Amino acid sequence: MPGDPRRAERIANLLMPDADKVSDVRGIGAYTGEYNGKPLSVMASGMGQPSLAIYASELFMFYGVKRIIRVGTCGGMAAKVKVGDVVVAMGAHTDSSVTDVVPGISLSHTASWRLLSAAVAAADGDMAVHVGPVVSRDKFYGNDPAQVQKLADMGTLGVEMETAALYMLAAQHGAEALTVLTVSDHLLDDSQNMSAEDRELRFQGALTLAAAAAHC
Ligand SMILES: O=P(O)(O)O[C@H]1O[C@H](CO)[C@@H](O)[C@H]1O
Ligand SMILES: O=c1cc[nH]c(=O)[nH]1
Repeated sequence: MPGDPRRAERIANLLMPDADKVSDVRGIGAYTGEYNGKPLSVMASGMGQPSLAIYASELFMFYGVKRIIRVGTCGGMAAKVKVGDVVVAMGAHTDSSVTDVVPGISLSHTASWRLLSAAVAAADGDMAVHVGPVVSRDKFYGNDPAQVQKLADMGTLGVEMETAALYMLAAQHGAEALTVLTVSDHLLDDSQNMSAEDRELRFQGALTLAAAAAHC
């Protein structure tokens, strides 16, 4: 489940050239087929936690989905994270109220250990893979630089816009979830930022890890 519908189409074509397109509502193509002899579906979430929450909730509640793996992009935050690296989100901080489902408690939004360990095990030595927390924001623009620095100082690897809601929903529905991200730009150093085309095309490393986790 990438954010971008065009990335979803590319992923489906790569993993399941014979997949059926089973929905195209709102331009979110959904592809269902088999990968390595087992059922797999690929569809986008759109951008942001409210959008992802609609699709993920319906997949868990009405379609019997047990696992969702997000294959997304993020902005790098930690200095050690470089553009083009892969980030596996062990947990997700958030500024969103979408995930406030237990009154009075700030929940920890965490990945499925089974999926996370299978993804990390699939990384080959040539791949720069970082495992740790990300932050899922409701706003793309207008990050406070002091807050960005504090989050980076606390080991936050990257910023994106969906994972906390995905992990919360998986917990709510007794399902499993994981996010694997390609670093498309860096908040503390914008000199290597990817072009819009590269954001759409450079996901092979993240996809390799996600595909290994899909049927672990
Ligand atoms: O590339 P995707 O998966 O869409 O992820 C990131 O890109 C979008 C913002 O440009 C947000 O959805 C953010 O989470
Ligand atoms: O949400 C996102 C995704 C990529 N890069 C960012 O800076 N933010």
